[in-house]
Amino acid sequence: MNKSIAVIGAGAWGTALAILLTKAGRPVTLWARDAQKTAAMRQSRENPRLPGVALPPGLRVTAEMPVADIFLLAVPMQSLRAILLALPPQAPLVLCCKGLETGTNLLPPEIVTTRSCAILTGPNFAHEIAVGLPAAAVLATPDAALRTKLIKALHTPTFRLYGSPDHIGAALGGAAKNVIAIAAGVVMGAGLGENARAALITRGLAEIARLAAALGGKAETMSGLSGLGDLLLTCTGTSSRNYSLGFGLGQGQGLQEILGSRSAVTEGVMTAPALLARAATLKVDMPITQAVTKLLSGEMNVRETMAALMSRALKDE
Ligand SMILES: NC(=O)C1=CN([C@@H]2O[C@H](COP(=O)(O)OP(=O)(O)OC[C@H]3O[C@@H](n4cnc5c(N)ncnc54)[C@H](O)[C@@H]3O)[C@@H](O)[C@H]2O)C=CC1
Ligand SMILES: O=C(CO)COP(=O)(O)O
Repeated sequence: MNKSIAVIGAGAWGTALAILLTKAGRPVTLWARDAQKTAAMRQSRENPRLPGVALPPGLRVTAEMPVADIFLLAVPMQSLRAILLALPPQAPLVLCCKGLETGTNLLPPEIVTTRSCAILTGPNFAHEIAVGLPAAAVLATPDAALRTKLIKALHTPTFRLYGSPDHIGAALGGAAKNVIAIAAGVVMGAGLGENARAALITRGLAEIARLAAALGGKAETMSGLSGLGDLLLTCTGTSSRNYSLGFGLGQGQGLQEILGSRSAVTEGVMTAPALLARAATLKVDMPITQAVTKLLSGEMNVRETMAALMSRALKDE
């Protein structure tokens, strides 16, 4: 039987998932917290976050918390804990945000401790998913029965889902790639060249893999869609918000100037210091994450950051 799906959070990602699943014939409700914006979306059948993409006729948009068999949570990372309190109990949750929580330094599945959940993550730009371009992602949870059920409910002819028991490794890949993408943007914005970016992506993956191992994640997750896949997309796709923020910094713009010019969430900004702090508790060295954190806090400028990365002690790969 077709499971009913509630998508919580009507930003770019939640709306793209809601459109995708509705077009695939699933009964979907998209929940937004703002009643005025909800009314505007209902009338225009469009979300300004995804300009030019029509909401399909079957998609219900509401500001009242829906009842559904499955809940997809597509709110920004820092809102995840608060939204959990507003959800009806029992229905399984699919966590779609990418980041670490400020203060606790926890990954999304580490925050949801009292009910069934899985993480959905991979190389997926919302605007491409919304228009039905082909893509793949990972649905990760150690609960094999839940994994099978969710993959069945959420895969579509254009959205291929792979299962994984490694929810921590998958969540870490999705969170950490935002930080490395900022660094890749800086490199390209500062005109440091394609060689430097390729080195950064590769060494970025190495430091993410070190932390994944320390957290009990699996090495193969790092070479999969949620690891290398999303890292590649976000470090090379110019429509990435994290990459473009880094690009602006590389070109000499200030952080506040860039953040002030956009309303969409750029997760790497909050995630970089949290990731660095989490790595420190496990004594894992993350030099690129450290460099991005110092750049964002204003402790170092672009030139000093690059000099610090290039002058580290020489070692075997
Ligand atoms: N945009 C993309 O291509 C993708 C984004 N993601 C992840 O999905 C998450 C959301 O990203 P986007 O939708 O792109 O961001 P967005 O900035 O486009 O939208 C975020 C939405 O969440 C709403 N929101 C914020 N706090 C809320 C709260 N407490 N309760 C309810 N709603 C709240 C905002 O009003 C806004 O509509 C992020 O963690 C992001 O990394 C994941 C895959 C792709
Ligand atoms: O997670 C994403 C692609 O997989 C979106 O990346 P940005 O948030 O950097 O745009």
